[in-house]
Amino acid sequence: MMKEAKGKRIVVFLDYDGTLSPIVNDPDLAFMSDEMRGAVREVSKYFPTAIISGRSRDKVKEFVKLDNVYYAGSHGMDIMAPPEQLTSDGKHRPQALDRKGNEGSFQPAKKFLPAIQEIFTALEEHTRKIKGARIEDNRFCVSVHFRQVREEDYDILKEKVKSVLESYPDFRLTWGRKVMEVRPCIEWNKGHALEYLLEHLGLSNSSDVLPLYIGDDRTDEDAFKVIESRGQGYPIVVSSVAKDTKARYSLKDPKEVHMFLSHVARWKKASSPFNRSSAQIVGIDD
Ligand SMILES: O=P(O)(O)OC[C@H]1O[C@H](O[C@H]2O[C@H](CO)[C@@H](O)[C@H](O)[C@H]2O)[C@H](O)[C@@H](O)[C@@H]1O
Repeated sequence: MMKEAKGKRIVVFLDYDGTLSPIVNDPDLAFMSDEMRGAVREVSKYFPTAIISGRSRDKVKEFVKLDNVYYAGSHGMDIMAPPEQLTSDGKHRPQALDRKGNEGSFQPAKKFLPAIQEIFTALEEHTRKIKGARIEDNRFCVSVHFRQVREEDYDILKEKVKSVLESYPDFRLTWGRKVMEVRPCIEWNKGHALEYLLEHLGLSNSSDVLPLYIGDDRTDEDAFKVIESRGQGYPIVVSSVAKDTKARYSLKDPKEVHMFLSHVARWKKASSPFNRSSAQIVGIDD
């Protein structure tokens, strides 16, 4: 991988849950370790880095706590650039992310916000009596967690969710890891977000760009597909078991993700001319 990447421009895309943080029962407690944060910080010093999550953008930023990365929340339906970006030629990249050049975040599903809030309230009401069910407001989508729901209650929960959605034909249901995700029927997913960010970085048409995407869930497959169709880059699935995936590489768990990111950052640091000794630069120790 490192051989192929030499001289190319790597852009790093990272999913959050199950990738940067281990899966836990309570979604509010899915913290990222300080070591993992340090590895992401290191990587982001050398490569443009984006976190693309199903969570709300604010929530994932609250967990990651880094200022110099892009955040794409709600499966890429809410994208925000870091406050200031320096391009490789030392110029400042504008923060604007929408196509009209306005500052702020890019939100292709904005018109669905009132309906999504109604859906959130309705789901809370209808599932209140199901022990262990948990509704999470992810801003442009809503998660219905069933990790802690008894097996015999699962079908009841699913029916309740479907019955709420009958009144909202503009929304669809997808499944993740013990979670149902309600999202607007727009053609926008993590793959589109990846393409959008490459475009924002001015790298979408460069033949020497290698997007690296690490994710563990079904929604990450859309991003893997985009990398595969570009014919360059590294789609990496996080899984301890063999699974049907478009990813070409795999890491077992967040611990391996941490090791991999640290390694990539160290490799880049070592190969950067500013980090080589003057003896190495003039070539006397070759
Ligand atoms: O795209 P992601 O960042 O992977 O978001 C997908 C969902 O992740 C979270 O749920 C998952 O992690 C929880 C904490 O470990 C776990 O309890 C849950 O069972 C998993 O599905 C998040 O809470 C959801 O809102 C996201 O949709």
